[in-house]
Amino acid sequence: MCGIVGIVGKRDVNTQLYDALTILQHRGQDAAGIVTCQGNGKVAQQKANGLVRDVFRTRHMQRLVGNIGIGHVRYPTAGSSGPALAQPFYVNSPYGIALAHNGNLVNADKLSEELFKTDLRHVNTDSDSEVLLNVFAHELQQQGKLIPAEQDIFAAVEGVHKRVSGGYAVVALIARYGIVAFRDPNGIRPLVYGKRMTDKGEEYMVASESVALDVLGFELIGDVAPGEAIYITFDGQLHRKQCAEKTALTPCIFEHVYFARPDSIMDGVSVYKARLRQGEKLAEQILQERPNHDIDVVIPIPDSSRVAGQALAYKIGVKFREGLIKNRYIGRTFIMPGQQMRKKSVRQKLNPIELEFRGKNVLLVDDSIVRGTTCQQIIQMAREAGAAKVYFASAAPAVVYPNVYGIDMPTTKELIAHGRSHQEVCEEIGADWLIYQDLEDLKAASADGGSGVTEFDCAVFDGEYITGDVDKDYLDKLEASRKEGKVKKKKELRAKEEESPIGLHNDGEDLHIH
Ligand SMILES: O=P(O)(O)OC[C@H]1O[C@H](OP(=O)(O)OP(=O)(O)O)[C@H](O)[C@@H]1O
Ligand SMILES: NC(=O)CC[C@H](N)C(=O)O
Ligand SMILES: [Mg+2]
Repeated sequence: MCGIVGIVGKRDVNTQLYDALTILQHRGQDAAGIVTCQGNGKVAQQKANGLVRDVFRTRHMQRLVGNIGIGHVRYPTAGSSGPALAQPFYVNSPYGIALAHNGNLVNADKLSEELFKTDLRHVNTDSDSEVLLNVFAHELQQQGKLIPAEQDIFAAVEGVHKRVSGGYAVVALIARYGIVAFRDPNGIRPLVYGKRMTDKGEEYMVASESVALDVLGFELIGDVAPGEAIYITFDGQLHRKQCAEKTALTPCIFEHVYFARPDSIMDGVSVYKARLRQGEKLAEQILQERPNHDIDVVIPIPDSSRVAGQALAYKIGVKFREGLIKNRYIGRTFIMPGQQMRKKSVRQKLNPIELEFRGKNVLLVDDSIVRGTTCQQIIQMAREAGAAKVYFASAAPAVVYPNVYGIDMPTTKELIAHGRSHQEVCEEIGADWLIYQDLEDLKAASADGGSGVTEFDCAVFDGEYITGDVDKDYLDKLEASRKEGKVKKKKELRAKEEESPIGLHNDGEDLHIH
């Protein structure tokens, strides 16, 4: 779940893109990139590993000129996390296209082979996003137009939907012509768009989350529908078309649990309200399981569980205390690459206020338990701070299946709840009592707000993969390739720095790529 953004403006869009990426930073901390384009077709790019504030210097911003542009913050789900895989990716034919992608493709290997053998295209990295870019470029090339019209762009997106399977929200810049954005036919990954009136005319923006539009003063028009594409020309004409034959709206429910900011609205669902309802439903379950519970205090694990924790505490009539204080300079742990870094960060990030724990029966609330990295350490901290009993509630059900649509959970082995009973997980994390949200309750928490969304991608909880092409065989292969990847990574780390892959269009200083 990376963050993507695209703006078609009436003046330089570089600082707007930068601001939008800082707002979407919670969706990816590994790399960031911006590509802009001027009316004469000149494209400029800056991308590198790091947070937005570290990747773009004044000297870069000054040279990222142009009225249209796209940006990306990356959380790796495919390929390595090196600088060559930072996005947007660029291909020079046809027209010059840069593309940024949130999601993960299920059939990237097959497509990669097809691109090489049939489409005669070279993909230089193991990024599925580079594959996606080349499929789109090929489909657009097939239209054979010197100046592409909206129907050519839409025909290319139709071609993409026919060939590609997985979760994908995409924004692409076509040099000289405009920006196209599209979403997979199941609407797994989020994408919204909006407009803003300026003294020079109307400007458009597409982004992963509505909060980016809010902060930049754009008015939300709505979500890009599953399978739909929108094309905004350089001079600001907006065109929309449904480009998939069969569509369904099944957004990833984990966005509501963890990924999205609570102040975002996705497919009409307020993430904040969904989290409040998650807390209330969890509270009902607690009251049902233990009507005479002895919880003295509810303490959330910051940041993502705060909203659910507060609603839960209110409903069970127990005080809510911020007993764990977060270091605001440490990022999100779950989306960091590598278990060692994740483990170390939990302690750096969170510190208990002893007074809130000493002698009390504490209910810790988190939005989810995935690898168990966070809860194991926090429960230990709570005990060291003198808690009498440590109970643990998760606002999501047990995560037991891998994710293949844009969350980096490719193997079951790393999931603490996989192959363990409820009681075994409780013992493994060291809690005195463990409560998981019921899946139907979680779905209801997202559906109850009246948005009309009733189906969700819940594969990590129920193992049902919406694209229909993910079976045991596929998951076994994925798991095996991940193991190979790890071995390769270790070897790579040992290798000299100059041997690690570098990007084709990324020399860092010369921003113009043609
Ligand atoms: O079981 P785990 O593998 O530890 O994963 C789950 C934890 O990771 C996330 O927190 P994170 O620190 O990433 O972000 P947050 O500050 O938004 O809560 C999530 O909110 C849980 O706390
Ligand atoms: N989290 C994402 O959306 C990742 C996008 C893409 N699969 C990558 O690894 O770069
Ligand atoms: Mg957390």
